[in-house]
Amino acid sequence: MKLRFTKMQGAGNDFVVIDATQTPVTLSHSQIQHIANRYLGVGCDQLLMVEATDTPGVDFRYRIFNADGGEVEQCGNGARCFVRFVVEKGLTNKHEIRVETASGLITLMLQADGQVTVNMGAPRFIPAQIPFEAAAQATTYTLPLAGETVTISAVSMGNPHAVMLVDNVHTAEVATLGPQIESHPRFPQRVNAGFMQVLNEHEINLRVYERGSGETLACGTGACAAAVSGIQLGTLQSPVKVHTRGGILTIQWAGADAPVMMTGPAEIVFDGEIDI
Ligand SMILES: N[C@H](CCC[C@H](N)C(=O)O)C(=O)O
Repeated sequence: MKLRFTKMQGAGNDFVVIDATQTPVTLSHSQIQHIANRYLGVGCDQLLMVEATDTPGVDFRYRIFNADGGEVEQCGNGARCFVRFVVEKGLTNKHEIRVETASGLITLMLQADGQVTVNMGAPRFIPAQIPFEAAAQATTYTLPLAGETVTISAVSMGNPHAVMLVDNVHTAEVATLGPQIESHPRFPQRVNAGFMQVLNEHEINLRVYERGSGETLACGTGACAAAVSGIQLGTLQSPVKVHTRGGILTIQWAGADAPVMMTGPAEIVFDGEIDI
């Protein structure tokens, strides 16, 4: 079957976007893995499926699949690319869009300067809502790994995140600790592992070993998770500028049940077609 797609990236987190608004598209785990494969397929961190919806007041539905083929609840950089996609492809003339995701409704706004702001909803810290197995809710938890015990914060942005403070992201053991945290048994649905270096109360460096995709150049929900964790710990204040390997994201959060607002870039790279 020939599948048309649009390759996109947001702060270096890259996506294959499928327009399934006219005709539903169903892809198997292995088909998604093939498309995401950087040697045998197109190559991407996640595949985004854009679908129509008849939910009143909602413009689209958008589904997210990691490179390992698993469907997940939320993707921040993907949400920004989704907006750029539906506007550039003429699927809407709105610049403020309501969209259904597996973790609920989010609102996205295409700014005049081309950046996109996403209302990511409120963070969730209750362990059962992450989900994370813990005796009680806390701002930090100790997590025994193979060779050492690390201290993490745990938060959901619709998808699960563990955030660890490091002195220097460039020397952080992302490749060894990332997979151990990702598949730690206390995270029953696995977890995205963030490594955060605080530069000052309004700036961090961040690397994320993503659930189902490995380290990416940027992780939007990871940037939200790191910023809100730092604000909860009292080391950060909103707004937080998040320096990732692929670009800069700005996170705003007023605390408590306030929504997390994320602003950043979203670009179309090329259109293509793949035989799957
Ligand atoms: N790997 C994530 C999904 C993609 C999130 C990331 N690409 C973002 O921009 O938020 C997960 O399994 O929850």
